[in-house]
Amino acid sequence: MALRTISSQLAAQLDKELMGPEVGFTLEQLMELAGLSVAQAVVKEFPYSESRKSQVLVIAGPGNNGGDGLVCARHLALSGFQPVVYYPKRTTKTPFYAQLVNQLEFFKVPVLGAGDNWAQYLDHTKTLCVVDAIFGFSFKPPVREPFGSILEQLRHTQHELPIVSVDIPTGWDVDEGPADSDCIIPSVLVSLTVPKPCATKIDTRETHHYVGGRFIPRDFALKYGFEPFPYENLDQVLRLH
Ligand SMILES: NC(=O)C1=CN([C@@H]2O[C@H](COP(=O)(O)OP(=O)(O)OC[C@H]3O[C@@H](n4cnc5c(N)ncnc54)[C@H](OP(=O)(O)O)[C@@H]3O)[C@@H](O)[C@H]2O)[C@H](O)CC1
Ligand SMILES: [K+]
Repeated sequence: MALRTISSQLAAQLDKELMGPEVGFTLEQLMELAGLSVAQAVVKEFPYSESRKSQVLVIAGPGNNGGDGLVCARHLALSGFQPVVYYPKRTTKTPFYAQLVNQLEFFKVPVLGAGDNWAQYLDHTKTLCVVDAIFGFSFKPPVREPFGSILEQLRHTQHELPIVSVDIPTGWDVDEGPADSDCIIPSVLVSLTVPKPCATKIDTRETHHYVGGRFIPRDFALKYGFEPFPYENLDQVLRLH
């Protein structure tokens, strides 16, 4: 069956409606569910075991994709993993992001900033995977620094250190897919609410694809032109392929 997708423009409109006056979700609610979904995908792909490494590097960007990453790190800590967050460009637009960082400190999760030696965690003998929560559906190429250099480093380690991308593989055009051969290739993609067109460009032999962000009813999905996804029980993610 063809993959159900919606464009970046429609995804932004869907988000706006969910958080608009009629539906009334808050960003905080949706982000909590989005971050929980990503954590659940990580747990499904790399089950926690006391006898193996459990360090996860979460790289958080300046927008809501980054916020999903901050939430994901907290849920990973709750699940026994040892997340380390690299958050080089902190958002001061709302106090909410600072609260998410406080919560991570409450869980004793290290949050590194610009100038810290984050690259030491790109060591596959110690780190299980990298969560790419840098940019989501509002990314507009070309990538600006410091994120270009970060992506370059991830490209060098991705064959040994798998990347789990949140919603969009960072650096890919949301509607067109990988802009050039220098783009990162995630081992796992967790599309939120519904995949965006770039998800049709993944090679399913190298990237496992999940959908998560389970927060809309059937009629709302149909209004935006896609069939709802058949999640099981209270699962927050569904593996598509
Ligand atoms: N319904 C849902 O599925 C939900 C999804 N969520 C997540 O939210 C993101 C979309 O979040 P948004 O804040 O709109 O945008 P991004 O996080 O993708 O990126 C915005 C920031 O990125 C900067 N940016 C954009 N392009 C570049 C670039 N080329 N180089 C450097 N920086 C860039 C941008 O900066 P500006 O200066 O351009 O403003 C922003 O700071 C979605 O994908 C999901 O992951 C929500 O959690 C809730 C529900
Ligand atoms: K991402």
